[in-house]
Amino acid sequence: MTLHTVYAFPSTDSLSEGLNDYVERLSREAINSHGKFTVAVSGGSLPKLLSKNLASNNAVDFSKWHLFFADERCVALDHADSNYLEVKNQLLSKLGGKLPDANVHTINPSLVSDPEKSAQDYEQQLKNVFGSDSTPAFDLLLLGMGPDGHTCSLFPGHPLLEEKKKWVAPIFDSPKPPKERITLTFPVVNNAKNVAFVTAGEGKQDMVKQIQEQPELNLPCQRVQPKSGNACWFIDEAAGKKLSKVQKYKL
Ligand SMILES: O=C1O[C@H](COP(=O)(O)O)[C@@H](O)[C@H](O)[C@H]1O
Repeated sequence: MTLHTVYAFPSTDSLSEGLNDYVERLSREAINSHGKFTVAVSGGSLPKLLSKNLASNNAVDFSKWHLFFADERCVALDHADSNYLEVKNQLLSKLGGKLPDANVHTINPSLVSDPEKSAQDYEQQLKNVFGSDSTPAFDLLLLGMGPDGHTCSLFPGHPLLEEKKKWVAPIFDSPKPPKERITLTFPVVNNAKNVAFVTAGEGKQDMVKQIQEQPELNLPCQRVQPKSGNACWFIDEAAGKKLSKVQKYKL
């Protein structure tokens, strides 16, 4: 297992500032090289940390973004559990329409009662943007980390960790509610050009330490090993308190 670089920040505000700089740079590089920026984001605590500085960053050309969800709960888009709703409330609603609705790739709301079909439909949405010939290579995945070491909706010990063919898979028995979800799978996650985990707070410090210092656990976050991309962590001081080795992010 290759160890991920960990950038630790003294506060959640400075974490958001560093993350803003990182996303701005990757967005600019991707748009310069191939005209668009493909990014998938997690739900949970991440959208708030992301939006703090990014929402008002006029140097980012959101009109060229294609925004996907790293995982989604099978609920209506206006349901309190929806990852989309959190991203909408924290980020999209603050962009004044700069990111076109057509480029925000939500799950199909008419399929939420059928996770299997919902996952197939979402995989087709990926094909529409990336083409169907080869595994999508996202410019950036912004991922959260659950206190059990899960990421996306890929949970420790779950058979979905071994999925090799599907790009998007349904899950019917998520240990964290709601049970029914869809998620990007490891073939897609590990084909990304860049992956950044974003996590903060004391509640995450034990798991952050285990992930960095006990590779033998083979937890979902540790299995994120992009084949030819980079993986790093943006954490605050509280989440990194038990780590012996962190790096300073240079703005
Ligand atoms: O259920 C989920 O949890 C994870 C972690 O969330 P957090 O609130 O502990 O940051 C999140 O990354 C994922 O997208 C979400 O569906």
